[in-house]
Amino acid sequence: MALKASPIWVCPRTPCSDLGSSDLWSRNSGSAFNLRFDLEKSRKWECCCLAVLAQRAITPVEDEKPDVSSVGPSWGIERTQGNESRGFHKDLNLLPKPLSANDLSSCSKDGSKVRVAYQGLPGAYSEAAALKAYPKCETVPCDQFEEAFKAVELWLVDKAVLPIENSVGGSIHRNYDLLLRHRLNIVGEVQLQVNHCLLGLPGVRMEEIKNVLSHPQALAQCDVMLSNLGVVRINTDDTAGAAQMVASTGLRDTGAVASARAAEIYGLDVLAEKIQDDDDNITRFLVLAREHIIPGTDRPYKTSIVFTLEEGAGVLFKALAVFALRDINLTKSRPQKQRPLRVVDDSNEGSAKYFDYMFYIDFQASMAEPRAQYALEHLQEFATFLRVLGCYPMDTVL
Ligand SMILES: O=C(O)C(=O)C[C@]1(C(=O)O)C=C[C@@H](O)C=C1
Repeated sequence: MALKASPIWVCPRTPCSDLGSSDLWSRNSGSAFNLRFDLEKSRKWECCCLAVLAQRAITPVEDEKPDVSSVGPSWGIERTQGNESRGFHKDLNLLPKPLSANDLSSCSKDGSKVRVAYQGLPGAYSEAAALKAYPKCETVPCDQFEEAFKAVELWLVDKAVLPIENSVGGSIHRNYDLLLRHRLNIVGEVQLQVNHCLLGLPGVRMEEIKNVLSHPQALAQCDVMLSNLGVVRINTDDTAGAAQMVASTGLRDTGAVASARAAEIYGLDVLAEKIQDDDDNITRFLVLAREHIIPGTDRPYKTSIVFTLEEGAGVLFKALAVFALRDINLTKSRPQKQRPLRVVDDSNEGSAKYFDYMFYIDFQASMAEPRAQYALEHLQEFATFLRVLGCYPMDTVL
């Protein structure tokens, strides 16, 4: 004998993956009810469909058509006579699919559903970094770094991947500033081997090149080669943008420093490869997201923080000692003179703060480790400002 569920209100919307019970939705095709719905499970899955309010779990095995005569305000469920269900009078598949918890945390392991913003055009190194982090992601080009931050904040994309430092050129100051101005979390890092090429229009010879366009970091990374060529350097927003400009202007005396992939995309010739001064030209990118990740200890983690100190002799020594005492390796530390800088503080509102020096530190430990927690507690005793920018798995594969 089947238990009767009454009243049962069901979500008016199309199949909700969170429910885990496609049976619940079988009525969409007009077939019989088969409600094997487990209220406990629905709580666990935290379904976003508010409408699922089954008062009892039922298992009508033999009787596949529970009594729906008392179904409440109907969202497409027709009141029926007796046990007869005539199904929906509307095709509920046409209704928009509700966002589920899965959609919000957005992703399968390979990143197939993730939208990732980066600064530049297709073929930029930042795009390659995004694809390294999420091989099947949808990459979303942005004009400037700040647009990539905003795209995440406005939920237009799930993540942003932005360069933060290069082994030759050093820190990318703009992104350090933006990290403070915005409230995104660092959830990952990507180390990318950057091999620059000199690109030109098809058929052009290297000797014909008089001007070279590229991102200032890329031009700086190829200083020796460009000095030897004696060319005029012209800054662009990104390397792929430089390649696109060469292609679209059609200037035979103008080249671009960019990737081999950019050459392919914009139909240019590679005039010279690996033109960077240092063979080991590595750029480190940060992956930013609205939510932070739960730190683990299953693999090497890094934590990035920023803090300020009172003026005074020995205070920086004291600050660094909180890590040294606990045998925590610093992978990067960077003082930056800032005055003034608008910082988003813990109240989550932008407020003007006037700091002399901001100290950025990356240390090799997870916030899940007591030694990291104690170190920060210790630092907090005398830091005038402290923010954890993120704790994330280290990228150990080049
Ligand atoms: O212009 C690009 O292709 C970028 O991705 C930017 C950028 C940078 O900002 O450092 C990234 C990697 C290279 O170091 C050169 C340029």
